[in-house]
Amino acid sequence: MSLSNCVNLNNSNLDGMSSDFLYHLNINVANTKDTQDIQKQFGDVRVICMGGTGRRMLELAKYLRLKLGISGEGEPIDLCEAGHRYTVYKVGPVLCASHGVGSSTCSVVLHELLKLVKYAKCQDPIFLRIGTCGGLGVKPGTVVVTKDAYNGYLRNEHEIPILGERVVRPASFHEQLIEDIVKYGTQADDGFETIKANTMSTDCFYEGQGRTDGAVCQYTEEQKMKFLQTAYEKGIRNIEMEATMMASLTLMAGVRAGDICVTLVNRLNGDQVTITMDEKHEFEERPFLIVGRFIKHLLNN
Ligand SMILES: O=P(O)(O)O[C@H]1O[C@H](CO)[C@@H](O)[C@H]1O
Ligand SMILES: O=c1cc[nH]c(=O)[nH]1
Repeated sequence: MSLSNCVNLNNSNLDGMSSDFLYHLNINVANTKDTQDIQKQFGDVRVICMGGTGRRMLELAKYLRLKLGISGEGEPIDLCEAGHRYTVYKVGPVLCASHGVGSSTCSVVLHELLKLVKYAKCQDPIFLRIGTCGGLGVKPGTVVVTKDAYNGYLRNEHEIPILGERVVRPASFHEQLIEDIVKYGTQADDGFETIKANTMSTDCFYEGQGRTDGAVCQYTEEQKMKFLQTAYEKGIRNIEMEATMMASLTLMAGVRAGDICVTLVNRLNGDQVTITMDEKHEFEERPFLIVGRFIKHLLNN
């Protein structure tokens, strides 16, 4: 097997570690120089799907099993249950992992999954976030594939304090990958729209996203609308909480990634997410259709 497309992470310290415990996943890499066990279990992984909730990831695992014609009986097994933090299902060459709400919980599991695919010597793995979001001037139920990720300052970058310093990193997703994914949404007649657009990613669902219905709010409705309008003018059509982190970390790690989210509310019309749980469930499955087609094509070529 050629290892030319293996993941090379941006951390030379890893080369000096003889073992590595992926703590939140409860996966022990006992010998980093001989990872045959890990390669046997995860070496075939081509796509890592991530989303906020364990339930969505279970539904996605079941959907992909059918879509990709992968055999298996009963419920998919949560491989990381013993870690008590995240759920991870494996369906053939696809992992489906939950990440919780926001960049901080998502970055923890993303770091560990990136190390997992490195130790497993996966070939050119693709990371996809399959999420929900608020929409900006688009009909609820629209699927948005992120191009550039903007932070809460409306800057196309990821900002993070590291060693007491403000570190700023680029936050764009892989252009060709995005085009490929969008194609599987726009070419089909699914009864909803799929668009490519910019995404605002915030550290707070309420004030960070300009809501006036949080526990605290110190701005007016007019100031909020002005902010949302400015975001709209930057080509931003959806708002969620992981895109800048995910884009920047995957860029740094040299792997391709995408973010595909369905809008639950049009924020130009209000702040509250009022759709029923049944509607939410139906909306949540919309990105599955697009990602399912994309993965099927990827695996057949
Ligand atoms: O639906 P998920 O994937 O959790 O994503 C969105 O929903 C959460 C907020 O409700 C945030 O994590 C946001 O990014
Ligand atoms: O408005 C919304 C809806 C879902 N997720 C978000 O982050 N924001």
